[in-house]
Amino acid sequence: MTPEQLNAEFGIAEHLVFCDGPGGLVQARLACPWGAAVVSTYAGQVLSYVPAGEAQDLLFVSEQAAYQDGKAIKGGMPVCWPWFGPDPQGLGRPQHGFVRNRQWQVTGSDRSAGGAVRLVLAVTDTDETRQLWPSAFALRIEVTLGQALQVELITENHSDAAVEIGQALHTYFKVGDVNRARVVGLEGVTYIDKLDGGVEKVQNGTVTVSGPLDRIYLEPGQELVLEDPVFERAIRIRSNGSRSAVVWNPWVEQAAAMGDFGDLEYLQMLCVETTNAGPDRVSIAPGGAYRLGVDIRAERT
Ligand SMILES: O=P(O)(O)OC[C@H]1O[C@H](O)[C@H](O)[C@@H](O)[C@@H]1O
Repeated sequence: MTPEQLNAEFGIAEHLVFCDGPGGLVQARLACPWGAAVVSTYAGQVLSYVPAGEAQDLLFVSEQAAYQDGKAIKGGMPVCWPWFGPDPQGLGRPQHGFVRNRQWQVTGSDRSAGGAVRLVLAVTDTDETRQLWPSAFALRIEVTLGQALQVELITENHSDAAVEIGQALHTYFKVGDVNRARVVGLEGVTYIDKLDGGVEKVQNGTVTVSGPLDRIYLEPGQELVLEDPVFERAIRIRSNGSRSAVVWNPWVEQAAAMGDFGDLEYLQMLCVETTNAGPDRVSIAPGGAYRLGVDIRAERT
């Protein structure tokens, strides 16, 4: 649908407006008294969240990001689904599943009496998705902009067998200087170190970044805090439906190797992801549904 058609059907004056974004991909711009957000209808991906009074976006998007059908947009909050990371069956299917690089449909919008604005996007199975993954499904993302940004990813299993999925709200947070940022809430938590052959280690103290990092934390607390002394803020990340969290920074070499990421941009971002990753997988009964969610807010420090 064109932005004009979407505005006629789902737009909310001054609060939800659809427009053409980079690469001609349609974006939704949400605004409420507590902040503003941008959501790409392509990939069902939040690209920006700026709470009122914050000078800096909470989300990082690469200057080199591709906005092109079939490609993933590097930054914001990509949706990894129905698997996280490499193809779990080794069949050569794309990393992080197949919904972060396709168009989603707008299926709903509303504004609550309290003033929060909500946008709903969805993907359902087609002949093409069934080639990649045989199950019938409806996947929905609900983005609610209010006093915080709340994102929920809802999987409905429409097939007549149970399905097992992995997934992530793969959030790229923007930081003033990753060398000075730290993640609080993972102290003493066991993690799988993907950069050290997948061995399990225990987090000693808060998470700081001084080199490449790619870790799946198992059974983390519900709330993590990303402290950023440069931007003088703390980002509170509250997840639900998740029993793992991924922390990732590509650092120098991986940054240089990625075509859609600037060589020095690793200094300005840190991924703290709300996941069902590694051994944290979710089984959904026939006709059942599962919700994975995250709530993000910033505090001045
Ligand atoms: O480059 P992408 O396919 O978007 O993946 C980016 C990163 O996503 C996650 O954080 C994984 O744990 C990393 O292993 C991966 O490098």
